[in-house]
Amino acid sequence: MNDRDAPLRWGIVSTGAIAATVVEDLHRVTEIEVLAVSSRTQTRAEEFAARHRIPRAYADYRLLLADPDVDVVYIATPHAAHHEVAAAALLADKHVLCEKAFTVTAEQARELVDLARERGRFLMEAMWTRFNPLIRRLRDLVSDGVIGDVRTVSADFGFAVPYDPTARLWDAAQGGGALLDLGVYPVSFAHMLLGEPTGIEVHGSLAPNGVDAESGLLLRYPAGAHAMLRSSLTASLHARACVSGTLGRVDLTDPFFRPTEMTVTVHGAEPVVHRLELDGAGYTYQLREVCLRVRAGEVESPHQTHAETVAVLRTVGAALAGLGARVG
Ligand SMILES: NC(=O)C1=CN([C@@H]2O[C@H](COP(=O)(O)OP(=O)(O)OC[C@H]3O[C@@H](n4cnc5c(N)ncnc54)[C@H](OP(=O)(O)O)[C@@H]3O)[C@@H](O)[C@H]2O)C=CC1
Ligand SMILES: O=C1CO[C@H](CO)[C@@H](O)[C@@H]1O
Repeated sequence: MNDRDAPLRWGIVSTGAIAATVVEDLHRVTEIEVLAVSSRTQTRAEEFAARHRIPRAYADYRLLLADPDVDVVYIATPHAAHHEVAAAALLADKHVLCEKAFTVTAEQARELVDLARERGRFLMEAMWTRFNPLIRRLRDLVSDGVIGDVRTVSADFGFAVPYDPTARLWDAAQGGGALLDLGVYPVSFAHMLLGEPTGIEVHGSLAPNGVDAESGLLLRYPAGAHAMLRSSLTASLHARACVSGTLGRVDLTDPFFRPTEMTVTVHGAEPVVHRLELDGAGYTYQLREVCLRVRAGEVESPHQTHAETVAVLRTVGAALAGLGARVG
């Protein structure tokens, strides 16, 4: 086996909920060896390592970054810690996959992108939806003109979480609020199909600590095209999405950010249903993409570009400003 065929060695920063799910998908990908995990305590790192078959456990992410055998770092801390950890990882010459919301502000995202390009390291927001095979097919059929010109996109994601200002989803210090955690999926979906909006209207409410609790967004595009997006931590919403064009429409079942069924209805024809049997929990597609791009020496993925990550956070930031929400 030459170096190009050797598995890429990954380190995971965090022992939280999503890290525990994604680690099992990491184990499913043959190009990956899960080498290390870090926590803020040695005990949690060792427990996670033992539970998920990881040979090295560190009590601080800086120790993981100092491990010369780690090639790629997966960052799964709360959003507010993403910028610090990702910057340190890039400075340690690691490739980085960083959870959504990539950072708390567009400015922070821009800084990371500049750093990755300067260091010649791969960097990507873990917007796993983009790599789901049904979403790839949706993009292809839209660009092939199957549903004509896209005029409107709708997408929602929300569930009721009891208010607790110390919990990750509500805590301002951890980047809490509905838009950064949940709304980032509908916003990214609209950007994927229509690009960055020319204007935004927003209506919603704030939690007692000032983070956004719920909102409806109307993204405006040239010639009347638009997206209607909702996110909520106070009410349960269907997580469905619909893309409507002049010749037909595409419906994605709940949850649209990890679809397993997509219906394409072209005017005058019978609806066509596309189904997907998920590989693992659905994260493997993005993990393979990271390996592919790292091996090719690329700094970004064409399916989730740096520019799009920054633009999505600009839209989220404009919506938060429109709501008067507290950020961080
Ligand atoms: N792609 C997806 O489907 C999902 C993505 N996410 C994203 O993943 C991230 C984490 O979410 P989730 O796993 O639910 O959160 P959790 O609170 O469950 O886990 C976060 C972990 O990060 C570590 N941590 C906490 N605070 C800090 C800090 N200040 N600095 C460094 N590490 C810290 C902790 O691990 P330790 O105590 O060991 O240090 C903690 O367990 C969020 O950005 C979220 O948006 C979340 C769910 C699903
Ligand atoms: O990204 C996410 C996907 O879904 C989860 C809930 O089902 C969210 O909490 C999360 O942040």
